[in-house]
Amino acid sequence: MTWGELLKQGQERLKKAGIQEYELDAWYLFEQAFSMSRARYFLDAKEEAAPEAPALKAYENGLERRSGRVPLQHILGTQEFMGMEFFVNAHVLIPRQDTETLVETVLNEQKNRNISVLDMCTGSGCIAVSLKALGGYARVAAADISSEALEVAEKNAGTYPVEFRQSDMFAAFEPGRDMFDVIVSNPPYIPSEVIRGLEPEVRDHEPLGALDGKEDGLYFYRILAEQCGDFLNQGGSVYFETGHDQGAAVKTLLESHGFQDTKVIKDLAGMDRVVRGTWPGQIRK
Ligand SMILES: C[S@@+](CC[C@H](N)C(=O)[O-])C[C@H]1O[C@@H](n2cnc3c(N)ncnc32)[C@H](O)[C@@H]1O
Repeated sequence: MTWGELLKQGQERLKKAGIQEYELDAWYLFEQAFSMSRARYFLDAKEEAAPEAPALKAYENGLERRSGRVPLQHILGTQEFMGMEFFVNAHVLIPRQDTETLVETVLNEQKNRNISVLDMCTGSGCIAVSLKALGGYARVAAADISSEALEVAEKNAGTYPVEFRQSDMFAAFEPGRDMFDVIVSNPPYIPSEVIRGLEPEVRDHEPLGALDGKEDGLYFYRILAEQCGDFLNQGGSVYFETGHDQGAAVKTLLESHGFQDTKVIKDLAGMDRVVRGTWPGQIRK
């Protein structure tokens, strides 16, 4: 069998299992198992394949798991986000391209590097680490309720100095002592009812605690809108990722808690994706 046939065989197997992106997914498994660059593949596709036994086993294992709807990223162990590679496992949400809109919005609006930023609900740390790496902000902190997620986030931070803290929302933060110029968050926002209808890769393999926004999906935005003001310096800003139809509701929530300059920002597909607001520092409602 040639290298080309070996790849094709994997693609056919994933196609049969109903994997939509079967060609690409099989390629990534093939590339990782055989350490095969695209350039080498194009040269060697018609050559007789002579894989090492462990590499062949890894390829077959990967195909087996992907056929069982294990997310590709859990098999490969990584996901690219903002041009960087992030470790992922079953304890963290796989970073989504949608979330790049949140990071890009903060980078575009917050040009002063001398600020402090908190990423609440950090998961893999993808938002906090990319803001530190690309924004160069003086202080970046990040919190999550899950100690397993924080382990992944710390690994992802590598040598970037991000302060991680385990906290149920702001429970481990003290108003007046833990103050920030910017608070960002991509909280769980899927209404509980909707979760059971999601693709098996998400429903069965991503952490429920990273998805479940309770009854109407807005549970965590209510906490954020109510409490962020206690941890923001005067004139500070919040940036939240939202579901595609939650922009107006989250904007209203922020306004009802005294935030100003609120705005819904759409993603490249024209969907609600980010809501921003500014904390005036006035007396809380
Ligand atoms: C939608 S994921 C976002 C992960 C990451 N920030 C991203 O954008 O890919 C939400 C995260 O919120 C965390 N979380 C859930 N409930 C929480 C709570 N009560 N306090 C803090 N973090 C919480 C989950 O553990 C999960 O990591």
